Amino acid sequence: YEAITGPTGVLYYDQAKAYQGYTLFDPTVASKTTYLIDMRGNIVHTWQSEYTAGLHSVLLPNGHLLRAGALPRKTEVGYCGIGGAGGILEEFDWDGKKVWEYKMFIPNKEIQHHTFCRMPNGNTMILGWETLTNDEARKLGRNPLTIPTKPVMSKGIPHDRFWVDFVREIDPAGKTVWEWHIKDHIGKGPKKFDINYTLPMPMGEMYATYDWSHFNTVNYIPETDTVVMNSRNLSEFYFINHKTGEVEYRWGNPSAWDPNAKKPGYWDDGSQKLFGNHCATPLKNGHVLIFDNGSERPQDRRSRAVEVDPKTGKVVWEFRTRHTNSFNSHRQGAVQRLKNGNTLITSTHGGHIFEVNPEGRLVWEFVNPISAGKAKAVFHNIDGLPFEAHIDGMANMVHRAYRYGEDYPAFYGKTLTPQGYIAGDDAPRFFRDYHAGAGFAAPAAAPAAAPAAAAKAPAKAPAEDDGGDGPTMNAY
Ligand SMILES: O=[N+]([O-])c1ccc(OS(=O)(=O)O)cc1
Repeated sequence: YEAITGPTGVLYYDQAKAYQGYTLFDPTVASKTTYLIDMRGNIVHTWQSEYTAGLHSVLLPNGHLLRAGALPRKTEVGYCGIGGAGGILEEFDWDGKKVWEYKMFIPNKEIQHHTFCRMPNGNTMILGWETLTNDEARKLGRNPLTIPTKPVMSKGIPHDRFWVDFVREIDPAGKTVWEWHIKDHIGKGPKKFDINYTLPMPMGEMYATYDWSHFNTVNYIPETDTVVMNSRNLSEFYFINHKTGEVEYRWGNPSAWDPNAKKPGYWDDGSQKLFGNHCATPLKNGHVLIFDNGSERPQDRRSRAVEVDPKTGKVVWEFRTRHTNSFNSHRQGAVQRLKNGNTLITSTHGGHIFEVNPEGRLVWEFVNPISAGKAKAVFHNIDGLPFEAHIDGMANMVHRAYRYGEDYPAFYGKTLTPQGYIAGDDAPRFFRDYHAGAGFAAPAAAPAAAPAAAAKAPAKAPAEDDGGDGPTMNAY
């Protein structure tokens, strides 16, 4: 369900099959609030930052929120207008007090973007872009004919140099303990990155300018001391040896590095498997789960979640919808494997977060009601972003959502009281009214009018008639 217009909130909930817990998400556009909601879409907790999302949050086992924020930008050279630029990590305790922060932004030099990961030893890996001047790029082998001669505008900011990826690991005191830079790994062959790679001409030579590599994920596998990275523009994910920095494995697009691999053409994917992918996530079974956007894919312009076994290079599971307009996020997007084997998918452009079981059946579905900072019970086509702002993007975009099970340690000792619907308690409860047969009683009379801004309403238990796990859950 990714209609331009329609209801928001929880649209479907199969209580018997969904993975019970709480869903954390940051509306991407013009919102400084992080939401934790229950399975029915009630707010159970929020955090406030002074920054909009840069681009997502995680809930740590101790109940703290670790969130990337977007620092204010100026429209001058030195700032970074590439989609995903953030600049600051903030850690808040459960009560919203800031307990830690790390800024990564120096104009003309470096900026945090997209994501980060907290490691088991308490260190934090942060994805960054650093600048590479035209001269430096030329020395590294970039074809001078593909270096812009005039500043390139992005989000109103002129860019006169490349922003290329790096990862920094910091300790809790903010000291750098490890770095990896793509500019140190440029060259030919399976262990290097081709600084002249772009999608070939049939796809319009996408990504030819200053945003060359465009990574969007960093994850860490402690068992093997491996860093997992994901490049949207090269359409691959990587295993990087944490000790040596070497590329140990890559999957998704052989034509990005192998001269003998078949390039995609007008109607043919060639040897390329992923197109514009995000969120490569290592699983406990050794596989990797990826959000394959399908952007620029010649054969089939649609998104899918795909699980790959790196040992064989084979796709062992995937989810796609029958109709492309039910699930298609041109950019961004996320996947999470849940403990019961289900998969939570964030299809960014529709603000669409949904859970499917291993058979590909929908068990929970939610559309973010926050559109450009305002809560809406129903989304109208005028609520979309203007076309130039972001291809296909809607103003209720969510970059990445996470579900945390009821037994997640962050909830120990917390009282998670439903505080009403994001769009107000007078908003229709679609999941109950439309699916009365799926374990829910028949719709009750319309609930009494509630304050418009439910998020600010005093904690109260909205009327529920579904005989579920009760309006208030006291975690242990
Ligand atoms: O416009 N944005 O918000 C945006 C665009 C692209 C983007 O990069 S991507 O890798 O997530 O597609 C992130 C954010």
